[in-house]
Amino acid sequence: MIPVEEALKALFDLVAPLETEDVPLLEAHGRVLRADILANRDQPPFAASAMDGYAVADASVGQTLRVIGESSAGHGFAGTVATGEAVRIFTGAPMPEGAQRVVIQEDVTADGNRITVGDLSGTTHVRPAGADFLAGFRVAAPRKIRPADVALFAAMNAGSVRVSRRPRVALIATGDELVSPGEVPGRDQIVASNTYGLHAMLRDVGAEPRMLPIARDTHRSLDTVLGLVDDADLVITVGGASVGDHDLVVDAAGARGMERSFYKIAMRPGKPLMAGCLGVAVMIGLPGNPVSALVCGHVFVLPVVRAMLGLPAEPARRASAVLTHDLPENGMREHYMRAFRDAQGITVFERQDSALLSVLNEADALAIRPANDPPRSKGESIEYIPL
Ligand SMILES: Nc1nc2c(c(=O)[nH]1)N[C@H]1C(S)=C(S)[C@@H](COP(=O)(O)OP(=O)(O)OC[C@H]3O[C@@H](n4cnc5c(N)ncnc54)[C@H](O)[C@@H]3O)O[C@H]1N2
Ligand code: MOO
Repeated sequence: MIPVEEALKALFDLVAPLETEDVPLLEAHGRVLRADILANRDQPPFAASAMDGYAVADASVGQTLRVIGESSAGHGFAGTVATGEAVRIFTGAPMPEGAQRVVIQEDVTADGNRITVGDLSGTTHVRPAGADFLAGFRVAAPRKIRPADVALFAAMNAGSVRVSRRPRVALIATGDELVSPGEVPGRDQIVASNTYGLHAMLRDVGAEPRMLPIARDTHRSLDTVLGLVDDADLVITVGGASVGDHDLVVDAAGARGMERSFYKIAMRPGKPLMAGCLGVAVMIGLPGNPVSALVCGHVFVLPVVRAMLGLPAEPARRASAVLTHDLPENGMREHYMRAFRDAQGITVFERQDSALLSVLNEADALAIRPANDPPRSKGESIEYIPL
């Protein structure tokens, strides 16, 4: 059994960032940016009014000014404003030549083409040219593209962006006991859940998961399904990884030429994790227990997919919170415990059997106990992975 950290490092050693492709900006959300975006113009490209009102050169309270024209968004005023004059102006419109500030319309009394200034306190209500960004401003890759990025890239006038190709992931559930959701299970059967949860996780992180047929617990069936992985970048099997007579995945993958990197890790849940290379694909054999598979999804699969997408090869993000109760000492495996957070801190669920998906469903965090961690008291801070 190797430590979790070592296992993750061994997995990262198998991964290289995938090729890139150009996508239209409207397809960019959720993808990983792989080429820097560079602004070729200032934003705003001209000094602009931040409010609706009157652009003036200078003015004093009580002064009456003559309105000589209008500047609206998209239609600037061609002339120059001089002392004693004003230009009607609207939010986003270019400041006319000669104008120093905007008097908002609430602060003037208008009478035909004359205005009298009532108040001049507060700011000038002018957005200088380039206040948001200047030509040459750069957004550096790699970066997971969020809605705010899409808006910024649009403002920078990027019609398309270079992103990572989506990693193709083949998902294989294994076991005679499994049927697909919606089917009628036989007397000794259950419904496959793990690959469905993993499918959703993979979609979320920006991969392209593909569900292969359920492999039965025979060499032949496993071999047939492993033969369907096609051009996958990542092959994930679930179950059949442990020591039972029907746990055949390690052998079946070995017979297909899998070069093993490691098998079995000091982690709870997740002990029988296996990893290696199957042709050009990375292969991860996840344990069958539903919570083990999904916890390993967070701790190993997602970081691996992020590295394939060109993001930094690093473990799942951690935070820390204060325990709301005591915890006994931990054993020799690093323990990822389902927990929830509230204003009081973090509370670890009583029931941690790795078959209990309903408890995972209630959890919003995986509290982490290092191997051989001593007892912890209420009020102590511990690390967790947010779910
Ligand atoms: N004698 C030992 N027995 C076990 C050990 C051990 O060290 N010595 N390890 C235990 C641990 S820890 C785990 S984790 C499990 C993992 O076993 P497998 O990876 O071989 O998984 P299976 O035996 O195939 O299944 C375990 C459990 O999960 C259910 N399962 C499997 N696939 C799915 C799926 N896609 N969706 C929902 N449920 C699934 C399966 O029906 C079993 O109930 O081994 C322990 N045993
Ligand atoms: O490691 Mo198993 O994954 O404890 O349930």
